[in-house]
Amino acid sequence: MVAKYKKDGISSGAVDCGLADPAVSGTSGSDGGNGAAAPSRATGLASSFPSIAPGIDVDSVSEAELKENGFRSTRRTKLICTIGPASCGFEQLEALAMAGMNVARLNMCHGTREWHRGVIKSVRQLNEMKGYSVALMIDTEGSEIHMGDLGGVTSQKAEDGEEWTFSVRKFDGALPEGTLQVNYEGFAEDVMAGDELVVDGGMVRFEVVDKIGPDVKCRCIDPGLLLPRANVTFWRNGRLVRERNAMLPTISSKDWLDIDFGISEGVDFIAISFVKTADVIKHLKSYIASRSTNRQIGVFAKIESCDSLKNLEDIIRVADGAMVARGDLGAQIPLEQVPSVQREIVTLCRQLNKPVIVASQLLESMIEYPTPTRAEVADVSEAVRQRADALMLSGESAMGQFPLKALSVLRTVSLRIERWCREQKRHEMMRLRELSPPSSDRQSAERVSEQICNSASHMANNLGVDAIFVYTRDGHMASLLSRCRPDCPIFAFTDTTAVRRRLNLQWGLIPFRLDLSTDMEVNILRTFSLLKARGMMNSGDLVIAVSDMLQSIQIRKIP
Ligand SMILES: Nc1ncnc2c1ncn2[C@@H]1O[C@H](COP(=O)(O)OP(=O)(O)O)[C@@H](O)[C@H]1O
Ligand SMILES: C=C(OP(=O)(O)O)C(=O)O
Ligand SMILES: [K+]
Ligand SMILES: [Mg+2]
Repeated sequence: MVAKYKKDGISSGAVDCGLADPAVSGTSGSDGGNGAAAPSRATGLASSFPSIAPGIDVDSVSEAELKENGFRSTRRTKLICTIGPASCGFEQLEALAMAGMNVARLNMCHGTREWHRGVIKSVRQLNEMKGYSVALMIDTEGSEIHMGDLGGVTSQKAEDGEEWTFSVRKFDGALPEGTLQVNYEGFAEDVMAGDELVVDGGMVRFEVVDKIGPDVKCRCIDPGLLLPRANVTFWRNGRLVRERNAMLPTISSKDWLDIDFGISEGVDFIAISFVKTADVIKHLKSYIASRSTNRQIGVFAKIESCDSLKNLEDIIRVADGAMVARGDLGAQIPLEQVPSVQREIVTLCRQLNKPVIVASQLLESMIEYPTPTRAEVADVSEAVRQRADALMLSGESAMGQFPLKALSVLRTVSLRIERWCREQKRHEMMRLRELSPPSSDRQSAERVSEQICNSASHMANNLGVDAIFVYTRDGHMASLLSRCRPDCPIFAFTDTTAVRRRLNLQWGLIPFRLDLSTDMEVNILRTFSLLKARGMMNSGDLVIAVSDMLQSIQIRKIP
């Protein structure tokens, strides 16, 4: 395994924390059962995962982290990797899971459904065999304007002053020299000479010189790398032109087919591109509910357009989470506004108790280079300091040269900044508004749970306890605790693997699957003895335990 990290340019010494030798860790393996099955070793994977005491499902990475470094060392910020040609092999996925990937994202803009199905199968297999709970997210294409496939090449350079043709014509095979395809039929009608075309949020810029039938002649005014299916916006007199765009549906017919695919494949999250209003999220949620009765799929609203900013609070209230999709967002609002908008979205999501992902260009230079820029590290640090739930890699892990190394940078920077914030008490103390409406019944389970979690977190910080344990069937109580961002990690015990995977995207939660008893005392004693037996906690550790089955707060010392 170490050799694998070396291949990607990471010596094991560079990992300051948490990545232990898998040979010392175990897993109970079974995904969905009661954890009694031994992991299968039928494939050609590292044969280094002995089955330890059954009864509890935990992944080998969390287990190793806890064994080596104790509670304080666990990473609170979750990490998402977009999977693409650079990361879709089984061994590559395994290495990413080992290196801390919490969620695998599939961007439906790219690749065939067959390809996506293969990745989903591999991630499932890894979870089953190794006890991971890597969640799966699909991300819709959306119907904004984008370029075509570049006729099979992976990228093309546009140089300053070069002439390029944007065409809505369909070409079979290779494109004529200097030609780019656009997916939007009305493109040539809509643009005007003098307009500015912004590719991929500013990676490359062109000026429209002339229109000849379906072809739009442009001159490159800001050189850069063109990638397949890159997003295109056009600007006139310094303003985004979006009259036609605004008429396009948020969820296109292709998106609906992709959503059906996601539902039938049983993915955990669906992220919707270019959300404009809350209605589209409501509609999708009821569609999902009618199609998949036995399981929940979290719907994430991608905030990446002017419209989504106008309706931000309404959208976030109805969604299950949000993504600050800075790539397209930065193409729709002035770049200098992106940092403050990011912060506002992160804060709002926390207030409304919705997980939030910060995405795009976090480590963009690592697509090509093995080390990040200092500015990128500062950007990652800021997102961690804002205490976003998750950070996402896009091209870095999908098609870059150093997917594993990029993930390792996210991990080490997160760990370091989290520790620094705790030591220096540098985190923002946010006054959390009450989630339940003031009119609601004082004794409603909702309100009581919220108060229990607020108080438990407060106590945990004041007493300096080692961990909070939460026993939760649907995961809600765990997310209420996560919302408080306590200093110690939160161990979330739930009885279904699907809930466990879903919780894996939320800040500070270490999700376990365990058969829950209705008797809280039985659960507590069982988890204490199982975790102690596996060396994940020690006698004398101080824990606060809460549950949504019995509304109480207990302070317990591990016997
Ligand atoms: N499934 C895939 N197949 C091929 N290439 C992919 C895939 N997913 C992502 N990529 C590549 O990674 C790049 C970055 O991914 P992402 O940010 O998700 O997409 P986009 O750039 O289209 O917004 C893409 O432009 C594409 O080149
Ligand atoms: C994450 C984003 O969306 P996509 O990669 O699908 O364009 C973004 O625009 O930042
Ligand atoms: K997308
Ligand atoms: Mg986008």
